[in-house]
Amino acid sequence: MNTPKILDGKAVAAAVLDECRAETAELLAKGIQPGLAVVLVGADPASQVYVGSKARTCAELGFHSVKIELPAETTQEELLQVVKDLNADPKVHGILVQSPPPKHIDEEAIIRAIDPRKDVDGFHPENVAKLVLEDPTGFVPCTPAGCMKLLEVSGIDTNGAEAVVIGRSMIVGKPMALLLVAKNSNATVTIAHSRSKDLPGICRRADILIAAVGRPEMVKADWVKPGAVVIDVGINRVEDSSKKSGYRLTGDVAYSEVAPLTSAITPVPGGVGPMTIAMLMKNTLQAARQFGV
Ligand SMILES: Nc1nc(=O)c2c([nH]1)NC[C@@H]1CN(c3ccc(C(=O)N[C@@H](CCC(=O)O)C(=O)O)cc3)C=[N+]21
Repeated sequence: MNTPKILDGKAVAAAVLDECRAETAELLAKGIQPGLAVVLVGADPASQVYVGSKARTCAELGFHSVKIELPAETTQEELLQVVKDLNADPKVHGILVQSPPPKHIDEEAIIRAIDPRKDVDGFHPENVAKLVLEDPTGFVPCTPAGCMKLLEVSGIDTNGAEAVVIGRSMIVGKPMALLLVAKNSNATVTIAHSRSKDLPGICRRADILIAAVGRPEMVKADWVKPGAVVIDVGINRVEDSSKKSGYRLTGDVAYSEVAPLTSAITPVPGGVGPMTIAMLMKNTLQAARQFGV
């Protein structure tokens, strides 16, 4: 037992946003106002919270901010047209279509319709390729970028470390693994998932364990090597009648039993979530800068 270092995503995100503010001022002086458009289809309550917080952060930084909220019945063609209009809008440098869209929408086709130069989520195949190639002109998906930033500023050395990523999504797991194995990080990476044989045993090998499965409190104490660093990407709403909202947020890690074993761990909320938004702002600045040249 020891006292783990709590990786304070809220504080690190605030520092990243301070950097963004300075860079925004520089761009404004050159006559460029960074612009971000966020598109939400349907009224999922969690998505509404995230989209609201993205728009608020844009406003704080002095970005041009467009929030497009469309009804759940929006057709594929209508949504494609919205994306095309944003592609053509010179005031918009970044476009984000909130995931997941309603079931009748072909998300892959929507992502491919976004101009890759405006794809600040880093989901377009061109940006996925640039991530694999370690080409810095591409956009790195915000959540894994935020996890890497948190490790970096916390002084956690990934060089030669055993990293295990639980989850293989295109949004978090796969890009996370690519960032950890990249030449500026040099971790040894295992991508595990719900079908992995002996998942607890694989996780116990990890010096750095990244949980990105979306299952509340799945990672238990006996999955974690003493002294490991644990990054909890999960943001799950679970029913809690003692809360006014009727729910509480919990990660993919059983925090109270796991934290005492770790050398460092991210809380939920206040860990990876705020970092995601900060990195989105950074990506939007990158897009604005790359359009300005
Ligand atoms: N195209 C797309 N891009 C995304 O980046 C994207 C997405 N779709 N769909 C949903 C996920 C989720 N996501 C979060 C961002 C911030 C918090 C965040 O700030 N969370 C706070 C708590 C917020 C709360 O109270 O609910 C925290 O963890 O402290 C959470 C989740 C971005 N996502």
